[in-house]
Amino acid sequence: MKAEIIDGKQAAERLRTEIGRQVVRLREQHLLTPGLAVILVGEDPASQVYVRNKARQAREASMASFEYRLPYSVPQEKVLELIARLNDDPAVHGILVQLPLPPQVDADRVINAIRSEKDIDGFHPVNAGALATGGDGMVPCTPLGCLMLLKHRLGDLSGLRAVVLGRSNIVGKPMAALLLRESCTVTIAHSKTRDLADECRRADILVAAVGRPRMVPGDWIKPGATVIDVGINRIDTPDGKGRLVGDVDFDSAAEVAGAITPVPGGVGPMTIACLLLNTLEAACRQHGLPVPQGLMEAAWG
Ligand SMILES: NC(=O)C1=CN([C@@H]2O[C@H](COP(=O)(O)OP(=O)(O)OC[C@H]3O[C@@H](n4cnc5c(N)ncnc54)[C@H](OP(=O)(O)O)[C@@H]3O)[C@@H](O)[C@H]2O)C=CC1
Ligand SMILES: Nc1nc(=O)c2c([nH]1)NC[C@@H]1CN(c3ccc(C(=O)N[C@@H](CCC(=O)O)C(=O)O)cc3)C=[N+]21
Ligand SMILES: [Mg+2]
Repeated sequence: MKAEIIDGKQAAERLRTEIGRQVVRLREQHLLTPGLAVILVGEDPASQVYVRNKARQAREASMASFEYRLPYSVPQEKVLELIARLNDDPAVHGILVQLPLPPQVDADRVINAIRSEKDIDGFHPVNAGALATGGDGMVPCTPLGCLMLLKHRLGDLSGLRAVVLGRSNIVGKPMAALLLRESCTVTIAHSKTRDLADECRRADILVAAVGRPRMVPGDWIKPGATVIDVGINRIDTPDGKGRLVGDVDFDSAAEVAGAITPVPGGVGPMTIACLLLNTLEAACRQHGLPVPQGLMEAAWG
């Protein structure tokens, strides 16, 4: 195997330690405890695991964590009422509604209802617009985590060719916007893209966010490229336990790439660390305090 493995689990642990330090400082100097509220609708087992992890890691970083579990059949109005209450709650600085939502609840309505200052997912149109137009709003956690891993590995990204596979509002589009802000030459590929393999082969940076297990083989990758695998796909195994794989075929890709993120242990843990970072940032902004800078550099030089 040729590629360096980008250890997102370790990077995320170090980042969370730095965040925890800043949270303690805020409490000691300003009597402020950043608070994260997570809303989970329904009982999807994977979502329950994520929500539990988010709450635990928030507490480990000395933040306050509030969890709300609503039944799968909850009417949309009840979700909107809860968000209105959290919007006005001074102990809550960040609100996350776990996606996907059941069919009777319109995700766009819900996202629009969150005060943009408390939208730590960065999904609200005000924040998406700020990212697209060069303003400073909340940046979606998964793309932000990917960018941190890229900068950790590559330093300056200016002039590099980046291909983003996937164009969702939560991963692909904000990822492309962030890479453009770093002065990459950005291509967004999707299910209608022609000659997808050739597009990928031009990429110095390849970010895969399609949700198709092991779709990207090693021979789509430029030798030495940096590969960020966002995909989280559960597949069956003969022992019946199942396992997680990414959107990239790790074994063949690692023979060609210069560096690659594993699944699990790559982008996923960085997503949660960035969620905590956004909550810290939101708390500071809501109290007119300066946002701590350089946490990523402090975390891993
Ligand atoms: N690690 C983490 O923290 C996170 C991981 N994820 C994972 O990332 C993956 C993507 O998530 P998300 O963006 O929400 O997914 P979506 O389903 O919303 O979007 C998938 C995108 O991939 C494109 N696509 C699908 N099939 C193909 C194909 N055969 N060839 C080319 N493009 C294709 C779609 O194209 P089109 O638009 O044309 O339909 C779409 O733009 C999932 O595995 C998800 O679980 C998501 C969030 C966080
Ligand atoms: N409003 C909203 N915001 C989100 O950020 C959001 C969401 N909804 N819905 C679902 C997706 C998915 N997502 C993940 C976060 C962490 C891991 C993660 O920590 N993964 C571990 C493995 C976890 C396991 O073993 O299952 C890893 O990759 O190492 C994965 C996926 C956030 N999402
Ligand atoms: Mg989606």
